[in-house]
Amino acid sequence: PRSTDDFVYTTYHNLNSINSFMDMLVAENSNLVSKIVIGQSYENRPLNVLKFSTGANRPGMWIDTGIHSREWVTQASGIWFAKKIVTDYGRDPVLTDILNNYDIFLEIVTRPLDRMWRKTRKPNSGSSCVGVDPNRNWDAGFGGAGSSGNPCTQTYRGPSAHSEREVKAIVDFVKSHGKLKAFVSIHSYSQMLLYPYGYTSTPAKDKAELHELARTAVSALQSLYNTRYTYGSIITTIYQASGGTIDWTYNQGVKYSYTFELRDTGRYGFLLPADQIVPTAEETWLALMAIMEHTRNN
Ligand SMILES: O=C(O)[C@H](Cc1ccccc1)CC(O)(O)C[N+](=O)[O-]
Ligand SMILES: [Zn+2]
Repeated sequence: PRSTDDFVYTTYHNLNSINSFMDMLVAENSNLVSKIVIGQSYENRPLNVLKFSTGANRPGMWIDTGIHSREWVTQASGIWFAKKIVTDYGRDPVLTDILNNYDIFLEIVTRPLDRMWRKTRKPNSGSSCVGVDPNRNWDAGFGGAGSSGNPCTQTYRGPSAHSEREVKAIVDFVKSHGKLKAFVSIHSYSQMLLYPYGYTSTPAKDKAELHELARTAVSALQSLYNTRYTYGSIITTIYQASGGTIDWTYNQGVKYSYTFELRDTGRYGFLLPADQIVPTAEETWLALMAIMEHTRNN
């Protein structure tokens, strides 16, 4: 494709295609978008983050997709979100107001064509099994119930908190930025909107507000195609999970920390047909806008 206008949003793309999309988007919208590198993956690939900004020293909102490489609809949605932001800035009054006051950081984790792989690709010393679950490697209840110490399991937590370069890069970014007000990590599948905590049944101090905002976001999502989501804390809604991303960001003081589990509820699972990419991205965007608008207003 010559531009992001004729990029095909209705199909899944490989590493090179996603990277060229990002470069085209930046080139076409240099006044609004830049690409920053926050670190390297285990295979020394740059961890690219798209920064949408209209001014200096602004507070920020973070969105990541594709942390689990097999959750392809999330990276595909991230591409659509990026195009939506540049399309709506200056046209949609709510998004324009958000971007006139906040930066948006979007990490579309580009992965080699992993179809059913979940973990990182780093070999584990002393084991023939590869990879650490990046959603168990964070220093939040690290090592507790809801993660595994066995390198051959899908939820292997790693040898220590933040041992994975993909995780450490985000940890360092969150700490150095210091003014992130929202952090949304997008996974698939189950059709859920989750807030902290996963490692403990102790309610988050902001639970009432997080629950109310989740309700608003889910009803906005459902308004488009009537896709039904459940919502609540991680531990009460999906299962106990320790060392998860948003438990750490919430404990860092990023109040509006959420994880999405996108379509579907198991019929196709990770192998969601490509014709559901755009409808999934469109409905999810309505929920993201609700979260970003609330963040802007509080
Ligand atoms: O187990 C996971 O890391 C997520 C559920 C989750 C979501 C947020 C914090 C902790 C766990 C489920 C998924 O997105 O990985 C789908 N799956 O089980 O493969
Ligand atoms: Zn996941």
